[in-house]
Amino acid sequence: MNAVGRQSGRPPIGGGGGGGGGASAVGGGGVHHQRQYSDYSLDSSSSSGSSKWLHQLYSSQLQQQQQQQEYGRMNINRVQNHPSTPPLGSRQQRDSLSPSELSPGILDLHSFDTDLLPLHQHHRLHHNNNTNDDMPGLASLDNAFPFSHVRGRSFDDSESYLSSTNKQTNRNVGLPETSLSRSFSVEKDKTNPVAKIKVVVRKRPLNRKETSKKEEDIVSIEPNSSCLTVHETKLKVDLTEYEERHEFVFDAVLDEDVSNDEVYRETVEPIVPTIFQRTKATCFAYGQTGSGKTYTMQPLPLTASQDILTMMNYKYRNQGFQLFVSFFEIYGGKLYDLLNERSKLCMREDGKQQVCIVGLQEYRVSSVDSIKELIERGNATRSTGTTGANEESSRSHAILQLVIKRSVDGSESKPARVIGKLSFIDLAGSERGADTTDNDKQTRIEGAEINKSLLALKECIRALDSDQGHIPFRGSKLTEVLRDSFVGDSRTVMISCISPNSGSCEHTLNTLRYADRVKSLSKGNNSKKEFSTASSNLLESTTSPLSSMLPITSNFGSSLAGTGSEANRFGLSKQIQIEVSPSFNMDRVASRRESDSLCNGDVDYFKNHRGKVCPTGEDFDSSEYPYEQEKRPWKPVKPETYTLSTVDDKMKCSDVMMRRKDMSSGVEINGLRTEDDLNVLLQEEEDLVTAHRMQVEETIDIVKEEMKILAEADQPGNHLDKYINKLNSILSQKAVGILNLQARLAHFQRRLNENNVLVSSALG
Ligand SMILES: Nc1ncnc2c1ncn2[C@@H]1O[C@H](COP(=O)(O)OP(=O)(O)OP(=O)(O)O)[C@@H](O)[C@H]1O
Repeated sequence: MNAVGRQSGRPPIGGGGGGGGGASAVGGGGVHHQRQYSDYSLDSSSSSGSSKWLHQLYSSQLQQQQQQQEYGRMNINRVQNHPSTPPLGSRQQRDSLSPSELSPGILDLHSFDTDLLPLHQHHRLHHNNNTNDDMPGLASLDNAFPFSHVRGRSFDDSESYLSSTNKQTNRNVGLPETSLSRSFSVEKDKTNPVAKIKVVVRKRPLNRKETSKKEEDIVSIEPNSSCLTVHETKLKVDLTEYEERHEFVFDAVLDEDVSNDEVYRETVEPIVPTIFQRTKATCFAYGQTGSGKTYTMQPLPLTASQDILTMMNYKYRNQGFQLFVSFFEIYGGKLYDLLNERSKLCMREDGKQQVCIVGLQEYRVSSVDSIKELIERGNATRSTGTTGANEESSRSHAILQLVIKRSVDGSESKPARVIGKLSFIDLAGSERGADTTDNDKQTRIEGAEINKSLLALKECIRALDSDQGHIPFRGSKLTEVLRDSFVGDSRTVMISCISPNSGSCEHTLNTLRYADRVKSLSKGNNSKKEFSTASSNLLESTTSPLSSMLPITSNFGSSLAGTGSEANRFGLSKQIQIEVSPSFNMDRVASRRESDSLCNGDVDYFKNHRGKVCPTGEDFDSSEYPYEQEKRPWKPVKPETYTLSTVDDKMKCSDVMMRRKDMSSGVEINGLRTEDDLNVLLQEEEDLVTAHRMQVEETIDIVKEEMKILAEADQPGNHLDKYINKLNSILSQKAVGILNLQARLAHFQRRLNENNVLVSSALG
């Protein structure tokens, strides 16, 4: 059904020879190519993602120039509505990306924080226009930086400060106020810092294909609210259609009319200043393939680097800050440098468990143009392929990092130390296992790998947010690489991208539940959100004892608020099943499982569990496993520790685990719910890989032994018969061993496949 095509590799942009190691590793000489397809009329005019994006950028520049002319002598460089690119006239000299400007080649992801630099001193900016040679329009920005640093205050609360600033100085009156300039002028409000985890949902418009198939837009967003409703059409056995409404509340919900600039302002802009304060910030997009992750993520780093450069050039002028860019992808569990012709990278952990990406090239940049060039180069080199849902799907996780460094004494001569980092991750599209059946083998393997890493990422976020001692960073390469972005003083923004068409309903709900899961465990959540998001997911618990959660399908339903009835295309009545949310000042509503606990007399439930822990102490997630697990009580399986020394031990270990899984078959998918189980699964995989490796080593030993005997036999005067007999007996013994090895290998392979299916299923 789906045209699953893996387009041929396109030579990496950027010149130079070598490289390509990564390409061969992914099979078939690499799968990277340009994006070539869009369902949108605007995009379809351009032939590639890069050019598409360039088109967006240049039109943004054009608009920006026009706005500049409009504003005339305005003293603000950046126009709020078009922050993607600075006005051409204000650009600095293009960076020359000579190798001499490269970093040593090893990104020490953990080097900072070990020896913190002293806080920078505030340098007052000059008032005189002429002193700001690079950006002449920014003379008045000195007024916008009344404080030495912005520690502890978010952009969100800049409004109030600005008014007082204006009162004091009367400088900005009458000028358009960019949120950036406002933010520069604020001191962090300790009571309202930038949220540690922020979850934003972005809905894309229906595309041409969906419109031509007359698909309905099933996602409605209340204007100026952070509420979103998914209208799911369901069919009863008697062909009566009814509608289930799933309501969600997130930190922000952005509809199809929201521009990329607005997305930036809502998501990344608030965290940009924090990276000057030794914070590691991460922004990632999550969602179904084709839901707009790349579309959303691609413009963000450029706009962010523009803001970073502005801060470096003005607020932190002459303080020795430097900006570095690196861009790599994780494909099939391996790392490739997107700015160095996809050369393969190694991840190493040092004695202090600090992760280093060996060979990753970092470019020091000082102009937006050079950053743009690097980003374009990296994007063009990314691995993409075609899935049923997206002609040009990102099949890798792409990670672009903007690293702020500073030389110890502010001088350029000494090596700079990392101060903060902003990582942008365009995650590969999440897929349901069921959707991958139409894909080719390679695409399915990619899908399983992608899903595994997404699950691991979620587990880490959950563990971090619930302050668990152990964070399962080793769950995947993705989480290993991102480890330092999550520990210590970190900020995470997750942008969940959703497709609005009815055909994507299940995906959309899965994405929203993933997002809800990430957010709902956040301690910073207010009760309104906790309640709303939690209750939103309870709709499928149709046996919920709360009347407000029951589907209203009776005849008198239409007289009740929130119900309706209309004819469907079969001429049968369509009933609408609505989830009516109780008032927000109530505590969150218990799921069926939780309410069972209430019925059982666990009166302290609400007090103790607040949506975090189920009565048995498990970390229960009704949203992700809405069906089966409600029927079967699930018992957590404790991970076992093994001391594996020999091949046999490893075999036994795997066998034990297999038996255990076999015995518990049927509940295994549910068993993936906790971190423990993820660990068991991952541990098993690790053991399988190790056992496999040992088998190979053993086979090599056999061959070596045979060679030795042959060499011995080849000596003059030796009785060849003796050696031939010896060789034969060894060979026949070893042949049995090899057959055994092969059988076990096949068994391992099956287990690995099963594991992948389990992980895919767990993701929905
Ligand atoms: N908000 C939006 N407005 C207009 N077009 C959009 C929007 N979001 C996505 N699109 C278009 O939808 C198509 C798919 O988007 P995109 O490639 O970003 O999806 P994706 O989630 O990155 O997919 P995958 O995970 O498969 O890489 C593209 O043609 C893109 O231009």
